[in-house]
Amino acid sequence: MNIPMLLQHSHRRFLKCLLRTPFRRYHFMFHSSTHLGSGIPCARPFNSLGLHCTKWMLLSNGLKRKLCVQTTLKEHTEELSDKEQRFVDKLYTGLIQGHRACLAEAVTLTESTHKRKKELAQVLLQKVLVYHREQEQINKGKPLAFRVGLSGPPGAGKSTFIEYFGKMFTEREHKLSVLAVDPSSCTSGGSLLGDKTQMTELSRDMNAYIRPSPTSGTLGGVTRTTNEAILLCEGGGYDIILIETVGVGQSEFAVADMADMFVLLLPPAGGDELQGIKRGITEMADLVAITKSDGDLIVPARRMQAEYVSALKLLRKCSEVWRPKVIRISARSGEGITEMWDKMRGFQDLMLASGELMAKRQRQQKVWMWNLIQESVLEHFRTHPTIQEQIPVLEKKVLSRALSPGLAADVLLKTFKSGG
Ligand SMILES: Nc1nc2c(ncn2[C@@H]2O[C@H](COP(=O)(O)OP(=O)(O)OP(=O)(O)O)[C@@H](O)[C@H]2O)c(=O)[nH]1
Repeated sequence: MNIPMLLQHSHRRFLKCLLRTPFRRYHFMFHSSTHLGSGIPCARPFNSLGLHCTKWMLLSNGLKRKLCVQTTLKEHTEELSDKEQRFVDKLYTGLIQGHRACLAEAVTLTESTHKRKKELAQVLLQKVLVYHREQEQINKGKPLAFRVGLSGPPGAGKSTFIEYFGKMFTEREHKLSVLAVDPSSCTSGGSLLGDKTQMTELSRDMNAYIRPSPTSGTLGGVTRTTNEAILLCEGGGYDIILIETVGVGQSEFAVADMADMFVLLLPPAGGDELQGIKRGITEMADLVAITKSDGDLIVPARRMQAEYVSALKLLRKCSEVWRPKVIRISARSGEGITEMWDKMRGFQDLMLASGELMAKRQRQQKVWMWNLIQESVLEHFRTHPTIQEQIPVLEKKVLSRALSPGLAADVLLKTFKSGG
């Protein structure tokens, strides 16, 4: 049966027929109404995006959804030119072969604000995602990397700890990646996380990849690129990903949503230094490490450990298999750091065996998608020409109490929905 004839069939019959044909590699493009279940499908040969429908995809129950996902990328991305295809292939091959320069170039591509480059980045990510899935299957479902979120107030000793911890890993033949999410870069263009070049030894280590936060953009934007950088690093064979942030804003919540485990580093001093640490961030911690537990600081570190052990007991249980722990470490003497890693591995094993880790990752994927939608819809709304004109007028009316905020919002949304 040829393709035009197949087009006359309902989706299910169309797909069944297609499976019987020897030519199995098609790219499917549905009219947008197909998403609602009424469109007429048409098929094209496998295209340059490297996306194809395989047999199991066609047979699975989630058939329509999967096809639509493939379709969406196609609909939003023009055919790649030969040059673009070669570029994406080169990055992909270099990346999965573990070349750091290709990884760096790939991460830069995902950070680009250029429309076409953003599309190329999505094509590359899609390829990496397929690779990921295959590798995880080979790995019997075990994730390729352990994602650890790390936060703490400025001066807690994060960089010193990462340098020590990182060296310990690379000496054990692990590949470690450090990604930073700096909330200050989103507002002031400054940096709260300090200069990553202070991790002098680690930044020279060929088995470590350190990526500072992008220097501008919204937190949502930084979150997106960091999530994408995680995927790319994992594709590049990095088996431990540390995602670092400063615990003074919203960024630690964003980081907790990207990580398998969230670790909070606290210096052994209460009062002012910990003012910025919110209760919320402590609640998210799977492990609290009191830093600088050496010399004169051992006593306050012990006191602080006891305080946090009591405090964590009062918090609600987030996992069926893991209770948050409080430990003391010193990146100067090395005390407690191997034990810390043992605890982290213990966490990973328990969470994996119970299925909680994969469930958490699935939830995170969903959160990630919805955050992107939210951000993009809001951006679309704000940049709409009529809305842009109306916003200052309505804001003025709300401020002078001539209009209630609710009514002003309704007016704007109505204008937006009507297309302005
Ligand atoms: N005694 C002692 N001091 C430490 C230890 N770790 C870090 N420090 C000191 O604490 C200070 C802050 O350390 P950093 O590693 O820069 O802290 P940070 O959290 O990365 O700080 P930001 O980059 O500002 O976020 C430095 O003066 C370090 O020398 C430790 O284990 N013991």
